[in-house]
Amino acid sequence: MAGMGPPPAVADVRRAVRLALDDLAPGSLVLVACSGGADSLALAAATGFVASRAGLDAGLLTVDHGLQEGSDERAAEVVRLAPALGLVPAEALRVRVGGGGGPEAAARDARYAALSEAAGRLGAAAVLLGHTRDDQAETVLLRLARGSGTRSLAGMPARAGLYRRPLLGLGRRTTVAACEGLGLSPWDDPHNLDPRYTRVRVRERLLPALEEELGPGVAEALARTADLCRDDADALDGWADAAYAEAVVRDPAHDPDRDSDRDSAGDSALSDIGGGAGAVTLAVQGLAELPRAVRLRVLRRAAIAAGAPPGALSAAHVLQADRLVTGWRGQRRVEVPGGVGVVRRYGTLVFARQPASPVS
Ligand SMILES: Nc1ncnc2c1ncn2[C@@H]1O[C@H](COP(=O)(O)OP(=O)(O)OP(=O)(O)O)[C@@H](O)[C@H]1O
Repeated sequence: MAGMGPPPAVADVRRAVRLALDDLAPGSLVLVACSGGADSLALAAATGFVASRAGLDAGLLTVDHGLQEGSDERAAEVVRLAPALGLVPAEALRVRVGGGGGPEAAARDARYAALSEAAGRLGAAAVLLGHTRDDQAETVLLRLARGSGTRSLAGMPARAGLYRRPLLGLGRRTTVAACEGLGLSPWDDPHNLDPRYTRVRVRERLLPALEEELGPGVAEALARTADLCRDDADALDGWADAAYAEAVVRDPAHDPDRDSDRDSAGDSALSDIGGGAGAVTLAVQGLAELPRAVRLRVLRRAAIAAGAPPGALSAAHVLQADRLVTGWRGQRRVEVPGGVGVVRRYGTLVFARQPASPVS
């Protein structure tokens, strides 16, 4: 029986991993973040296989969140399995999960901090995560339901810094089958069935209901939406980068357009509204001509550059700042998070931390 290869699911996972690693120089170290679940276990096995043939070093990291009975023993089991998969070194990372932003977010923050620390310490060129197309679909559905822009609907990227997600094009069914095909028994996290978690309800109830009512292929379609949105978001962000660079006024005091707003306050007010450290000044004229999608991105960027925390800066804040461009009728300072204010003066928008002096 010539050409007897591995089971199709095993081959699919290996192919996906090979593609995700094909730019790494021989001798580079790749680490798999493995919880012991089907997705990351299939990923770990494929990575050990692919790496040895590609001249890469491959290791494994498993995080013990210390949140469930026996989590330390499970982490130790995953570590014990690693050498047989061709993964050396293998480490269990014990983390302390804080309380910020809900239990899921806190566990995730602690996990990524530990993974990044270990990757740095071991000199890894990449850390692989086992997110699949189904995880992507869940993410996109959640974000759609919350009301999101294209960047957010783009879901999880295949690469971000050190992190790579080789399995985004494969369904969970494939990772489960791959484990089966290799005789590996994945660990079933009881949290993955706990309906108190939003993500579990999306996975166990919402997506099956959508498939039931709309027909199969919803997860694939949502993942495709993410890919299309990513292209669009990349294009718009690129345009916004250029527009931002164009709009920034380096030295507001010498801007030739400074007197173009007849309704603005006298010259002396300029020093009161900043131009201090971190302040950002944009010329209004070019902004007004931009498509709204690009202009809102430019305004968002300016607010962040002036010190607004990205996580706290909502679309509503940016829209309010936009009214200073497109609906100008002498408004006062618009407040955005981080104590940053936006004022319109002399044909410019100034984003600054200092409070504006009252305009008479
Ligand atoms: N305990 C763990 N140890 C190591 N890696 C883990 C652990 N938990 C999750 N991961 C990694 O993260 C991937 C996604 O896991 P999961 O979907 O459970 O987490 P998540 O909270 O959705 O992650 P994310 O925050 O990245 O969306 C896994 O495939 C695995 O690569």
